[in-house]
Amino acid sequence: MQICVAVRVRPPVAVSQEIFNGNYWRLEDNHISLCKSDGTHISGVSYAFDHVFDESCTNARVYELLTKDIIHSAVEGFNGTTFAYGQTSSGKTFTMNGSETDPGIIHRAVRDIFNKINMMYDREFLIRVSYMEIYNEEINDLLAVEHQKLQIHESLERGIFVAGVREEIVNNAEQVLELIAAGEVHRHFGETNMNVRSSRSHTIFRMVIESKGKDTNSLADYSSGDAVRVSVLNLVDLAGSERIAKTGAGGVRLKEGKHINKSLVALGNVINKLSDGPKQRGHIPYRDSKLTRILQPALGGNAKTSIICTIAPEEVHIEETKGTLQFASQANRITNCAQVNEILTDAALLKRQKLEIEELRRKLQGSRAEVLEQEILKLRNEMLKYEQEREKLEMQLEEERKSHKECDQCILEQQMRIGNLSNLVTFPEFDKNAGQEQNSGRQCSKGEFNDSNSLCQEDVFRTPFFKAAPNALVAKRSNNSRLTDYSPLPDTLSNVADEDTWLKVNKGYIADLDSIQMTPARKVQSFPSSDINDVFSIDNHRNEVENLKRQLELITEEKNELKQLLLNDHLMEEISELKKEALIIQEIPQRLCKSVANCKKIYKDLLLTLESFVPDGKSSTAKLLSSTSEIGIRLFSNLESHLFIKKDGHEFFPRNDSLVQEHCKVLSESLRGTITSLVASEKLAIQTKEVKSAICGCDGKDSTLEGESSLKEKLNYELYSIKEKFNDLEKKLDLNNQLLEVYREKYTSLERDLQLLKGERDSLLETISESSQKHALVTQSRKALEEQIKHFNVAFASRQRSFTSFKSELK
Ligand SMILES: Nc1ncnc2c1ncn2[C@@H]1O[C@H](COP(=O)(O)OP(=O)(O)OP(=O)(O)O)[C@@H](O)[C@H]1O
Repeated sequence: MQICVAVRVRPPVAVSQEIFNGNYWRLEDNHISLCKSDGTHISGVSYAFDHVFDESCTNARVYELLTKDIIHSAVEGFNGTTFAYGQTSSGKTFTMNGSETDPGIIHRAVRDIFNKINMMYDREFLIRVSYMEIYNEEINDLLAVEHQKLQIHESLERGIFVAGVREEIVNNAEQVLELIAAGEVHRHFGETNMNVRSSRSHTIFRMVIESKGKDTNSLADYSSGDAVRVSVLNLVDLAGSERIAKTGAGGVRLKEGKHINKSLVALGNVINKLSDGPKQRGHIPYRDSKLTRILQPALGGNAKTSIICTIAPEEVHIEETKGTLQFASQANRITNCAQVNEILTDAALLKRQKLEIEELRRKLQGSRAEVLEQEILKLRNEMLKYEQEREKLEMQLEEERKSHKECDQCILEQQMRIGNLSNLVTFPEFDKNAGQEQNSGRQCSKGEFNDSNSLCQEDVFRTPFFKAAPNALVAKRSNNSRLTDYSPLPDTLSNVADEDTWLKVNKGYIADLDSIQMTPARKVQSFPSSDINDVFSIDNHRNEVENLKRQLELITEEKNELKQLLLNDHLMEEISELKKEALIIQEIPQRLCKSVANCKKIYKDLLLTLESFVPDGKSSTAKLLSSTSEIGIRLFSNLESHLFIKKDGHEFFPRNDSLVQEHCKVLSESLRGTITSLVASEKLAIQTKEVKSAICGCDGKDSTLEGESSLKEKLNYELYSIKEKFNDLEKKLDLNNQLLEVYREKYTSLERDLQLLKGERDSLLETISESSQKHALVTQSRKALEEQIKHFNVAFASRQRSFTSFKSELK
């Protein structure tokens, strides 16, 4: 069918009344021709159109004759386009928009559409409107000013469309007219010499009309093939072509005028090409301008189109009117191929909306599919994050476990050292058990240990005053056995027969995390679970992860502190110093023993010498020697018993020094008694000698008496040297007592250090125990968390399945 073209002559405007010299254009029926001033026709300038409207014609009539059919067709599913074309100030806007007393085509079309729709009881409609302008070859949305410079796209389903333009769904004419009024505010107008309110842009008011039969209201009906009619109605008010000389445009107006003319030339070219007929058409330059691109369906395509060519009656505009009429004449020859647009796909908004409404209804009925889908997506993201966090946590745990093992190893070594030290300085305990140990031969029984490398070989420090506890290793092993306090031994190993072997293999400690490591943490198991709350407890998981992380950080800090503490060289230095002191102390009694042995030897030599001078064992001198010898032997025996030396000479056993002093007193008394008796016997001998000399009258130069005198001198000398030796021994005893005092002080100091070390060790053990407990808690939490993850995964999988089945149901 051909494009419907009408010519409308506007009344002469007031400005031009003065220059209006009568009618040059004669209108007869649907013909318009140019006449001379005398009324004669000018040949060649006569045109015939579908309608020719004179200046008295109203918009109502124009609409009725030119546009109404197109509007009605649009309601029935045909695309329709009506546009006004003409020079500036010829009445295009007046025709399209009208006035208050005579509404224009758009206004009438809108009302007519809704009237028509309201009369079509068998169909339901969905109408959406948009309003845009092409200003300086840019498309702007008049209903949404922020939408500027929109682009034209084309698709199979929607055809040619402006992307991003706002489309308002409307229910009545008033709503549409309000939107148009709002859009008019943003439209570009400008004053020129030709028109005080000249349109500076092409405006396109578009209505998309979708309809379907009212009985097809179910989803099943759509799928059975009932179509939705979708038609597009364009009501276009073009900007007017203008001669710059006439409009006097400059600056912005000049630029606008150029764009307007350029696009109108492109429109003319398209019309010109299309007027050649289908066979001669060739390439149609629709893409030369945005105007022709948007109007493409209306020009030679699937649309019913009508063109109103407005002309100005004034003589001065004859040339422009001629051009308009030529344009109209060409357009009049264009044939379109209009057909009802029936759409079976989801492209129809009405159909989409119907589906959406159905979906919403279903959602409202409780399926909440979209909500669930969003939740699933959200959960999936959360799960991903959680997985990453868990991986990080696992790495931290692995590091923590390593450091824990190192720390335990270190603690074990320190414990061994502390144990050795404790055994070294447990003097009082040993003193109580000394007799028992002596009775048992001071040897370790085979049952207690049989390791040749053990510490029980009593030669670790070689200190006579200290004896390493024979059950040192047993005690150590016992300590290791008690490691359960801070080192969680597996239950299965608590009954291990060969604990040494186990200790060697496991270095004294097996963390429970070893077993955790074997756990397939990421394996999703198909536990039957329908607790949907688990799915939504991701926040709890995160909180737990955070808690675990915090706990791990705390444990890591504690471990670091422990490591620093345990690896502190201070302890080692203390032990080293104690060893040195022990060695020094070790040398003192050795020297003492040597001195006593030397003294004893000298004493014996002396006695032998004296005895050689006294052959007669019954004499008083012999008795004196015997007594002195007895005293000396007892003295050395006491000293030796005080300084007990083992057979191998490596260990000393101190006795109570008060007892020694007592013995010394007794010996001193005994020695004094002997000396007193010797002195008394000497006096007696002198008196006897004096009595004899008085009786015999001798001068005392008897050879026998001389011999006794020299013997006495010798004895006196020997006695004096014994006294000297005795004094030396007493001095050495004092020295020994002083050394013992010094040693006692040192022992007290060592005991203090030991107590400190013990306290330190206890605190370390407590810390380790706490750390182990925390470790166990972390492990437990981690296991619980893994369980929750499993449940979560199961629930998630279940939800996914239900969602998949829901989607398939939807399809
Ligand atoms: N048929 C008509 N009856 C009465 N007045 C009219 C008619 N046509 C146009 N006019 C008046 O003529 C003047 C110019 O008309 P209009 O603005 O519609 O021209 P236009 O073609 O849209 O111009 P432009 O291209 O510059 O926008 C207006 O004042 C308008 O009211």
